[in-house]
Amino acid sequence: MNTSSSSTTELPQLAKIWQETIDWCPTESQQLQLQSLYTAVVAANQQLNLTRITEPTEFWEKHLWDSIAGVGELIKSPSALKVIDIGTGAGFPGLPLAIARTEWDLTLVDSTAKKVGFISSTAPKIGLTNVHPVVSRIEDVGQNKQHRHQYDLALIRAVAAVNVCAEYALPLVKIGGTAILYRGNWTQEEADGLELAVVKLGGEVSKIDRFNTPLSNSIRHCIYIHKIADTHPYYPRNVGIPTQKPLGLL
Ligand SMILES: C[S@@+](CC[C@H](N)C(=O)[O-])C[C@H]1O[C@@H](n2cnc3c(N)ncnc32)[C@H](O)[C@@H]1O
Repeated sequence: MNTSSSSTTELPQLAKIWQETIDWCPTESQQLQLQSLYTAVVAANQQLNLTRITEPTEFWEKHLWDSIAGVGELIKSPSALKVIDIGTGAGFPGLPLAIARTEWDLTLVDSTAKKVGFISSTAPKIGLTNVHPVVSRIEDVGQNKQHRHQYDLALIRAVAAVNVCAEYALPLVKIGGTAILYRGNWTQEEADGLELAVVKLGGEVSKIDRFNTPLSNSIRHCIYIHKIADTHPYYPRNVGIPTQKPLGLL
């Protein structure tokens, strides 16, 4: 008899690390939802090739902890924030945040239909009613009135160069809102290019948080961009142009 298909790999709980590093810790029911998310990703991964990170401790750190740590103090905000996750892939950072903050309303966008299909089927199975999956290129979403200038928070992790991420994210954020770019290493060249790009997009870099992940000690930078003016209708440019001619290099 093959028992491996029915056995479930348990995620570590690591309550003390959650608490000490981000001053937040999942409740018992949130922990069960995080476990269900992990089980669903690992099961679907065999067909869909969603992520190379499947070992439980690495998944905990690089997908769960990282997703939640990226929003910093906001994780403790009970406000009903309207959030968009750009290039969400299998749902990161969007799904862990939807579990952590049920008051938030999250739109998760990716251009790959099979990944968004995974999110659409998984979110209700783990009890989430605050997730809206969308299959689209983000350049099109950014020019759509239903989404443009509508969000308190735009999140983008591991999608493109930093100035491209700014062009994807800022048109979606309302004045007074914030775009958060999740990055690993951070260079002066990126900082210079980003400064030139955000001026054109109606934003200003308000904070750069540098921290290390708690288990593997990997470097993270989260770039917070405050939206101070409406983005000119010219941005985002047509599909493919932001990556071909990144802002700041023009
Ligand atoms: C490396 S994955 C990162 C996924 C997820 N954010 C994470 O950190 O695990 C990049 C994702 O961005 C999506 N993507 C890239 N460019 C995009 C665009 N212009 N519009 C929508 N999705 C895009 C890809 O389809 C892919 O799923």
